[in-house]
Amino acid sequence: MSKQNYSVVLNGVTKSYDDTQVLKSIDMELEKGKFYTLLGPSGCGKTTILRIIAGFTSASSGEVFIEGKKVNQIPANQRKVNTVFQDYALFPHMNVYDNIAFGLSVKKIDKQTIKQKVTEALKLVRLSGYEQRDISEMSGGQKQRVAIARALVNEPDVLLLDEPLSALDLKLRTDMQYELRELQQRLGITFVFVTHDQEEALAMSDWIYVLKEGEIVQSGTPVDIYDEPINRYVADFIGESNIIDAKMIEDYRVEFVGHVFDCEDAGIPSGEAVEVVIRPEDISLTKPEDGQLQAKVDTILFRGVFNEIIAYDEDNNEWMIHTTAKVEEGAQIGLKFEPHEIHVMRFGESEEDFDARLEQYED
Ligand SMILES: Nc1ncnc2c1ncn2[C@@H]1O[C@H](COP(=O)(O)OP(=O)(O)OP(=O)(O)O)[C@@H](O)[C@H]1O
Repeated sequence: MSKQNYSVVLNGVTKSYDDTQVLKSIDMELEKGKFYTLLGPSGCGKTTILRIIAGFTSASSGEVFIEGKKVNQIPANQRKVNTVFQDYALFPHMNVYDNIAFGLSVKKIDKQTIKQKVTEALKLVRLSGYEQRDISEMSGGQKQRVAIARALVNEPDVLLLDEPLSALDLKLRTDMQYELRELQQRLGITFVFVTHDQEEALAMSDWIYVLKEGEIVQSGTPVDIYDEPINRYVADFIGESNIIDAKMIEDYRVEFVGHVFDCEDAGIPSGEAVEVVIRPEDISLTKPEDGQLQAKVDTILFRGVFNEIIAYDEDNNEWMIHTTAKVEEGAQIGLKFEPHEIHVMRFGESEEDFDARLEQYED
């Protein structure tokens, strides 16, 4: 695809503050109308990437394209990009209408057009009728929606959202996840969403970039990243996992805890030390004698739809298991794994090599 067909392209973008490099050659190609998430722990550079796209700060090197046009030299107010901030950044002394109208009034757009656009934006975020309310009289979720309306009123090509849900309580956050996703699909504009919350990223995104210390570690659909994490960092960050040291025995066979297991074909030579990832929900419990591994239940946590069991195998490895089966603390159990649930990872593999290996494996 040529750059024209992308909403945002970053080409080898770096950023340094004094001697510290906070972004190391970031490449991204964001298609129009999709929901992208930048996911990673605090300080990994997510916000810096948003600020570079918005034009609030410039890249130290590399190119930034928006809607096919190079924008490195274009100021923030001339980019068709708007940002929704974590703290909403609303004007507390203005009512809802004036907050949303502010940007348009500055641009000296006529009052009638402003009214029409504000009305439309309020309708989009389901706040029609709230025009005259003071910001101080709005709840957290409502303020969030005002902030989104204020961004949408400018009809941006790209909406950047910097941890917009983190100030909300859990229930409201889940509701807003649905709302945002639905809004994005209805509007068909490109969303770039920043979060350190992996559940949020999995639930909302078409495509996720996992970042670590200023670099993209892995990118892919939520399912790809959940099912095929490239390394321990991604596996740990996305969902709960059991990660066990292992050794490739031959194609389709891997050894861990002193036993040999059938596994997916990983395209990794025999004898190589690897790690296997097994998700807690992919382990079946059996009687000890029927299991491929034996373990002893240590603790059980009731999690609503399932029980979370922590058990220790014969080598004292800890296993987390999500199950609806009933077991007792202290009980001996068997663990069973389907070959395709045993995901093999190589140490220190680059994303390119990982992709090539998977491609070969999928053929
Ligand atoms: N103006 C600045 N001057 C110096 N260092 C900065 C500046 N802005 C950001 N940094 C540093 O750049 C790194 C990346 O920051 P950034 O805010 O992009 O991370 P983040 O992933 O968004 O984290 P958070 O979720 O905590 O906001 C951090 O180490 C931060 O301290």
